[in-house]
Amino acid sequence: MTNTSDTVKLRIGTRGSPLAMAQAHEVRDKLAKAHPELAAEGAIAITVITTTGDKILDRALSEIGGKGLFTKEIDDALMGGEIDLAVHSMKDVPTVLPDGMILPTILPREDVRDAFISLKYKSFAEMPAGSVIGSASLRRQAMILNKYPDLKVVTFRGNVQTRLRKLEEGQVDATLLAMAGLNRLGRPEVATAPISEDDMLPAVAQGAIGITIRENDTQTLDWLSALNCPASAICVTAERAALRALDGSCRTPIAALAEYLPDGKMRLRVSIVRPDGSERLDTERLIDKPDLTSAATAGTDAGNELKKRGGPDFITS
Ligand SMILES: NCc1[nH]cc(CCC(=O)O)c1CC(=O)O
Repeated sequence: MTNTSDTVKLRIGTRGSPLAMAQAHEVRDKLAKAHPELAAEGAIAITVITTTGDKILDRALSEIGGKGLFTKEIDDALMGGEIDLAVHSMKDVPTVLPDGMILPTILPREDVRDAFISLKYKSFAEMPAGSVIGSASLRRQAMILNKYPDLKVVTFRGNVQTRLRKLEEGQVDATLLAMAGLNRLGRPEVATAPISEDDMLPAVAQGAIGITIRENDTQTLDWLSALNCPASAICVTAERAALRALDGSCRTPIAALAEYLPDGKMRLRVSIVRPDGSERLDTERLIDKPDLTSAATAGTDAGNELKKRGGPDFITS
């Protein structure tokens, strides 16, 4: 047996889901490739941490409530020194980080779109009135009801395998998952078709992976510097600033997407939808010279605009 305390130089914390593990392995491999001192067998350890979101599988996340359902226990392990960095789907990371924690790294972003998955239909447009779509995401539920008021949505959680089984059993006629997750799991064929972001605006930071560390950990910060994707970080910053301004409770469906245009400018789109789909508010910002500062300013501004237009009733309903 190897004496791990001698050989381990860096400890990565992650959730144990297949997607989370794939993301942690991606980070481990990139670090090993960038730094010879981390390339030796066993130099990077991966610690699996179970979060509240992993334990509660029978309810919609919005019903459990609270922020950081997929991050709290990992944050505690990081700040307690049990791990040195944590790999997260940025979609699950609250906009305000715990004291003493920083987010220095965003990996190159994957496909931002949602995937439509059905054994019977090719798209929402083909589905007859009354067809049932399973999703645990309030944003997806609200967006579907907003565009297709004749469809039905039911709460539906589970990993890819569980969802496919439920589709086969006919419990629902279709479900949705992030394309990014399917791609990272090596299962893009599970998607019947990606849904254009014009038809369904993605969740804030969908498809982005972020890495958190302790703010005083200069060694890990140094190792990570090679992994950050500045363009992805700027997009995620704009979207998260909008989310933070909206102060979204889990019950307010919010969607946002920042993307580079061919001319180098950035377009940020933000939407809020009533959970029953009855009303949707959209706004947009064009950022001439996108950087972390201009992205944050534009996101905050867009979020504040929607907050004002929606009023307290919209934001908490
Ligand atoms: N809350 C679960 C979650 N967090 C991140 C992803 C997908 C991967 C990503 O957006 O990076 C998923 C599953 C899904 O929405 O299908």
